[in-house]
Amino acid sequence: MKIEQLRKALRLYLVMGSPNCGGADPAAVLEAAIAGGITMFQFREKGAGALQGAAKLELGARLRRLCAQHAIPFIVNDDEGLALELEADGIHIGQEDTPAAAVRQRLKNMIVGVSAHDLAEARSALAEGADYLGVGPQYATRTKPDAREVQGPAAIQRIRAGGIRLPLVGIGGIDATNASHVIRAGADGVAVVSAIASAHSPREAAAELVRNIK
Ligand SMILES: Cc1ncc(COP(=O)(O)OP(=O)(O)O)c(N)n1
Ligand SMILES: Cc1nc(C(=O)O)sc1CCOP(=O)(O)O
Ligand SMILES: [Mg+2]
Repeated sequence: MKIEQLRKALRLYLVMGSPNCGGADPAAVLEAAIAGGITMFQFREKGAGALQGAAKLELGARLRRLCAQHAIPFIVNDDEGLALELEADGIHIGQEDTPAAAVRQRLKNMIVGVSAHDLAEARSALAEGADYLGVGPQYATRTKPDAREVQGPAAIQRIRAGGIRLPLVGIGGIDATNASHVIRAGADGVAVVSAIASAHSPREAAAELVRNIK
């Protein structure tokens, strides 16, 4: 995928697994979110009650098919083996995961997203071959108990001021009330979990986010 295409795909990035859906069918949540306007999806099956083994693979395959039907890039969180098995478009890795350079080397044709919390980590990710950055947490989040301390949109401004032009999304505590601040700080898009996956209407929640980041 070309860099300008990736910037557009990152505009409204849904990150989600079954523990984030409040008992609803994750495929129904994803389908509604696609109808509402999400532009990229990450399968992140993590946290209390997360599926394992064959059940995880089966859910991943259902979500992967849905994304393919709607031309939505499908990214897998953390797990290279799963990304290959599901023929994902890409993988997202963090600072505590397999080093980005090794993943880049092995998954030459996939999109590689890397979490960065500051300019130094953004520079390293760029040097290691990242295609995009996820910068967070922008705001307080209950979705990721091991998230770092809140960095705020200022972290994005510092990364842009440091000359990093890689496609970049903000993540963590983002919803329709604050998404525009993240974009104004220099992000190409926002990545959200609960603002869509836990919403009463994931379709309307996604559509409202789209309106707020225009
Ligand atoms: C788009 C995006 N940005 C950041 C993250 C966080 O990745 P990581 O720090 O590896 O934490 P986990 O998601 O693995 O718990 C992400 N997943 N997506
Ligand atoms: C998956 C993830 N990564 C983060 C980071 O800071 O890197 S915060 C986070 C959870 C985001 O969930 P919500 O949109 O519900 O706040
Ligand atoms: Mg990770």
